[in-house]
Amino acid sequence: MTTLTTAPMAPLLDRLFQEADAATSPAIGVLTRDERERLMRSKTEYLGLYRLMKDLWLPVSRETGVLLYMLARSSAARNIVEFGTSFGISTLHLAAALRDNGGGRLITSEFEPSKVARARRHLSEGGVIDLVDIREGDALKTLNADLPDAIDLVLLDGAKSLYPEILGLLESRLRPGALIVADNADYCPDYLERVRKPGGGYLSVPFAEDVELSLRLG
Ligand SMILES: C[S@@+](CC[C@H](N)C(=O)[O-])C[C@H]1O[C@@H](n2cnc3c(N)ncnc32)[C@H](O)[C@@H]1O
Repeated sequence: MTTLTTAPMAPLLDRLFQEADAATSPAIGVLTRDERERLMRSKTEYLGLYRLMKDLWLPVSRETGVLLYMLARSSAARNIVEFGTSFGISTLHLAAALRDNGGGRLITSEFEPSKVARARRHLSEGGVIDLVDIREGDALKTLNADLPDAIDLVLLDGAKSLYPEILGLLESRLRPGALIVADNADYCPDYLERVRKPGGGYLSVPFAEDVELSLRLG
């Protein structure tokens, strides 16, 4: 029996993944594919891009969700930081793992107020809101203070171009052996260069289809 695979979490996640699949955003249709690709890589225009996508859920895949739960369980994580909450699908997986690890704290960050409100509702429905600190605002600011002394696991899933900067905010708090999961990191070559650099303090491999999995060395 796990929190992830039993009620209320399991039926809730089924419902939310279905809602995520059905969501549409006419606003994003105004962008050409090339323009969207360019904005995904921009370090300055991410606010406008994500505002256009505010009705899209953009969740991790079901497989990545389960992977997050497994990594958090197997590392006995108690302190987790997430960049990019959206409607809370990845947050629910991570919080379920914290519950099954005996408790802990998940700090997550989202700058779109309507998404924060929905995520809060979903976390309440899943019975894990007590484990989660949702920080509303730009993660460059909200993840710059009041962090745990030793972070066990990080999910990077906000604006891809900011992955190096967000890692920089968290790095001194990563415990040796901490795991960093970066979704769609291919959009950020400088992040991949940093975590893959020999002698750079990480072991890092591309994992599954769209994840870079890195281990903080001691
Ligand atoms: C790919 S979605 C996250 C999906 C979520 N992890 C899940 O699996 O359901 C990225 C989210 O990050 C938010 N975001 C992007 N850049 C951000 C920033 N600098 N600070 C806070 N939130 C940000 C966006 O508004 C968007 O909701």
